Amino acid sequence: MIAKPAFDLVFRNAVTRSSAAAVDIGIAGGRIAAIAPRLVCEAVEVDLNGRLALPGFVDTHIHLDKACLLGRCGHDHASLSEAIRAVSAMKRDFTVEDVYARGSKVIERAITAGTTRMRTHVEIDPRIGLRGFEAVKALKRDYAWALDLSLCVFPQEGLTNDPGADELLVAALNDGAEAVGGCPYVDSDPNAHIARIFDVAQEFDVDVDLHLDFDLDPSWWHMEEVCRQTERCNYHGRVAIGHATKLSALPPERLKAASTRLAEAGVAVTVLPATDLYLMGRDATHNAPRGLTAAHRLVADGVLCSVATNNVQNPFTPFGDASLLRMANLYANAAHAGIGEFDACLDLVTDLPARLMNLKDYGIAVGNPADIVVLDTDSGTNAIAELPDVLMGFKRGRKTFERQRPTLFRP
Ligand SMILES: O=c1cc[nH]c(=O)[nH]1
Repeated sequence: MIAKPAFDLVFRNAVTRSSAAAVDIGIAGGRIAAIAPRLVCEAVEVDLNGRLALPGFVDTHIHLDKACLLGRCGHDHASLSEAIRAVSAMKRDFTVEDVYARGSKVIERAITAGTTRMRTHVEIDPRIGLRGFEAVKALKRDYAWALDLSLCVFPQEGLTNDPGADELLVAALNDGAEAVGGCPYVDSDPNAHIARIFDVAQEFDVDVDLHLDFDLDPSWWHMEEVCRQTERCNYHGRVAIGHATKLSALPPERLKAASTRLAEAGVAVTVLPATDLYLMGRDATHNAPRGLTAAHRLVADGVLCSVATNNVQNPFTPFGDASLLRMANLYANAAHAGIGEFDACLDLVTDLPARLMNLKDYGIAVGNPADIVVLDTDSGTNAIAELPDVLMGFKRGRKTFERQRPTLFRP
């Protein structure tokens, strides 16, 4: 007698993005153990009935430490510098408990919206000290059952111009931060800021993820310096720049040259639609530029890109529900993506951000952790078009949430 394979759980009739027809997915020990058209096995069964299974959304750029601040500051900030100033004033009063409470609210929204991996940027400077970092470290520990949280520390208010920021950054990296970021455009010496971030990254062997080129004037930028430092440090594939809205202001031939440069240096771009659309082009009285870099077109030119959440309900962005599916839909809409490009827009919140974060075990494939979320639709294209409900999620084979389909009460 041939023994039936034993799984802890089997998903029946799952549509995945790589299978032409529905498949069964067998889970054992928290990992994907088998994928086949029909698994004959003994296991708890979840029948997806032809619904789309994804390995979860990957958010490469969110700010948990300064989320959900609107009740505290009203909202009359109309520029990037006003937003930075407003948070700067508030963060002196942030406590570990306060950052934890606001961050957990956003993480729980993200989990139930299908996010399974996330990189949060955390401000480190003499005003907040390491309190924000302590809080997100606790969030990482307490939500590990549902989401892998990675911490990228950065000096939001400058490095060379902010005495004490460097030492605190190094302290956070000594205490487990997994990536280092920066914000050269606020520094009195942007190139020194960039060089120091790369030196620190090399010293701690961590990836770099910068806030960069966040305006619509393409007559100057820091992108070339970042590419140069990436090459100097041999950091191809380990560097990302967030916003890069200047790219949206380039005519096609200059954009092509910029994408060739980014691709050859191995520098990735993260587009943050909610904030980019909200903060850019505000001084225009009509025909306002949207300031949104067309990530899916850069991908077609060989640049690794992601679309991410950035800020949630704070002076940088007064909206937000931490749903990356909604963000990809917003992106597709604002970037004039055609229906034939919707799948590429879904890539921007799934496979591509996983590559940007150098995650080696992401995807619905045998051997990977059983991170699976189920969407109430049947294809990647329809996921972007319909904004379906995310019905349930699993982390390492354990169910983390479930959403009931709405019931209509007909008369
Ligand atoms: O959009 C932005 C820019 C800088 N810092 C942020 O937190 N958000």
